[in-house]
Amino acid sequence: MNLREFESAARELLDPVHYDYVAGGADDEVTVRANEAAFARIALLPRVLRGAASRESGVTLFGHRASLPVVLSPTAFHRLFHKEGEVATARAAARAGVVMITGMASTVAVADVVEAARAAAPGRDPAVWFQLYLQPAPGVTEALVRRATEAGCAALVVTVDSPVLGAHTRNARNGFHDLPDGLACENLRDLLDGEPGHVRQIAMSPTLDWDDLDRLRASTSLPLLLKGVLHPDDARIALDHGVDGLLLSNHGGRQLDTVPATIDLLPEIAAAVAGRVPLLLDGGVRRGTDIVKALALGATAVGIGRPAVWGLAADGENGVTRVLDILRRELDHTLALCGATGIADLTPALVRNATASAGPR
Ligand SMILES: Cc1cc2nc3c(=O)[nH]c(=O)nc-3n(C[C@H](O)[C@H](O)[C@H](O)COP(=O)(O)O)c2cc1C
Ligand SMILES: CCCCC(=O)C(=O)O
Repeated sequence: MNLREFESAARELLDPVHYDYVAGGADDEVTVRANEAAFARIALLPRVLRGAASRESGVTLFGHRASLPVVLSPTAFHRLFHKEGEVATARAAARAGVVMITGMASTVAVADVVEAARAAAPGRDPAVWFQLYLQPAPGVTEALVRRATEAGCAALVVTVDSPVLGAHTRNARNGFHDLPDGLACENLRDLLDGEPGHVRQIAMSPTLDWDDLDRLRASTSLPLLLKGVLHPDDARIALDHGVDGLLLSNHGGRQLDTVPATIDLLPEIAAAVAGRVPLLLDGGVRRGTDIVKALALGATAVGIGRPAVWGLAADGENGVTRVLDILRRELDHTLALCGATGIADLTPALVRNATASAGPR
């Protein structure tokens, strides 16, 4: 019936340790809860008698026409949740006409993820973006970017909220630190030097700075998005460094705990971005009403993290498809109830009780 029910379905099927890995977050999980709670606190104020017979919910992202203003945010280790892993997720996203951001920490190599998307939607040119963590050795980042580019990824998403990994209480208690035998981060296999078959560790590094980003910017012509910028000053700095988009994210409450809900930060960030680049948001999006609130407050599109994983765990490709179908139906229904002809009609005038005043769209 709705996205929340997929969590219960997935929980029945998953190893409790893996369920906790997905559901959990950092420290007291204050931000995990805040993301969803903040959406619930924002009210929608609909218009009436607007005569909207059909509603347009497609969005163009870096020249690619997506059928929905929803992307799959990057989540690690899909083969932990379903045997087909990222291949199943990629098929579902491609068939739905939705952008998948595939992770550096995928358990299927990026070339195989893109290939699965293309094979599932022939002639549709599905968009797969590649998420990465800048590596302290520039050569490693370069090699990864080359791999993603050659695979056919259409954009790069650099996650910048992880100078160190967040402290996940549940993982520590459960002793979950490594992938089980047989699963690995395939994008890191045979990358640069080392024994054949060697899988390099993903490094989180607190030494990275804007110079590292500049080096990446100069090395690629792919659209570059930053994921995890929370301060409006950093949003402005990011634009000065030539990024092509921002994904406003607190990593689903999995990095620094007690940071604000992303939807509460959106008006300030939208004001800082001032429509110069696409602004995406993730964290706590579970309903069509959440999508409408985010777009009304200045987001170009939203991302979902956990819901796609719950769909994958519940029923593989079909589960992810169902999750996206439900969001599509709920978004259309919400637009109708709001008196909107499409997402272009969504403005701050549609919401009440949002924190700051919204910036221009
Ligand atoms: C199981 C799991 C793994 C994740 N792995 C990554 C990752 O490898 N890289 C990354 O940038 N974000 C990662 N994230 C964060 C998501 O991209 C996204 O920001 C977050 O899940 C959005 O919140 P939501 O789960 O409430 O939709 C992960 C999230 C989860 C739940
Ligand atoms: C190197 C794996 C990172 C996974 C991650 O980002 C998360 O679980 O939130």
